[in-house]
Amino acid sequence: MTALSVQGLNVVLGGRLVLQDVDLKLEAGDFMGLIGPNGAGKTTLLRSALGLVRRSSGTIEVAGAPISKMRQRVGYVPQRHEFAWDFPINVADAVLSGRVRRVGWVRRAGVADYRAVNEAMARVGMTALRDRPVGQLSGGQRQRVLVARALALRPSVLLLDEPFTGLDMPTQELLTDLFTELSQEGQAVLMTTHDLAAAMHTCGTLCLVNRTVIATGTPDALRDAELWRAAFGIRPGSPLLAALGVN
Ligand SMILES: Nc1ncnc2c1ncn2[C@@H]1O[C@H](COP(=O)(O)OP(=O)(O)OP(=O)(O)O)[C@@H](O)[C@H]1O
Repeated sequence: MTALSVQGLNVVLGGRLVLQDVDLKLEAGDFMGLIGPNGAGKTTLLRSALGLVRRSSGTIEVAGAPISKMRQRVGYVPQRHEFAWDFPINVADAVLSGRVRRVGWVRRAGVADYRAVNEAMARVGMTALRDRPVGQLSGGQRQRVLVARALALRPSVLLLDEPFTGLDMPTQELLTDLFTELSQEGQAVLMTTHDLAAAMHTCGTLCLVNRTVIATGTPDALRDAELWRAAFGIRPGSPLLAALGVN
């Protein structure tokens, strides 16, 4: 099943064309890395898939229906600094806050909501810390809370915005394993990252973007240096290309 379909997306921000004719498709179980330089439009693309960005043109569908009707089916893990960690709530309540788009601000959370929250916390290994104020968590624990918060929605597609930034190797490995497992269970995962080597290693597909999609394919299919130069504007013979094993 197609979890996310973006077609002919154009986005103008501050008078500039930030995304141009973007096409992207994620099937259930895909783990796609969204790769591109700073300012390429990766976050804008994720926010568009959340229905938060005004489109100049193009369509976005989640599980076969327009995004306007499917916002509650998109799980979003923002960059860690975007969450208000000084807000006086504990882990369980932070995860529950991810259900707001389903629960609404008016209705009280019910049994299904608490079940989803408990499952999501267990999934990321945070059950034992459920009563801990979020302000007291380490960076890795915070990242796991954000993932649980997105999973609590039981999303059709999980969007991850640079989830590894500032995390140590064991935590990166733990999260990579979690994202891989989720995709193997059928969860569609779209992740932006600047860790190109890790993306080459772990993602089933990569999408190279720089305002528009330069190329999409398996890491093996993207070993043409020209594609990476087009995406990143780097010089021929750059050590980055060698490090990535592209030629
Ligand atoms: N609200 C806004 N108003 C005007 N311009 C914006 C706005 N948000 C983003 N932009 C611009 O859109 C472009 C794409 O930004 P975006 O954050 O999507 O890039 P990115 O690929 O996620 O970058 P990074 O890797 O640095 O996070 C940038 O040039 C940015 O300055």
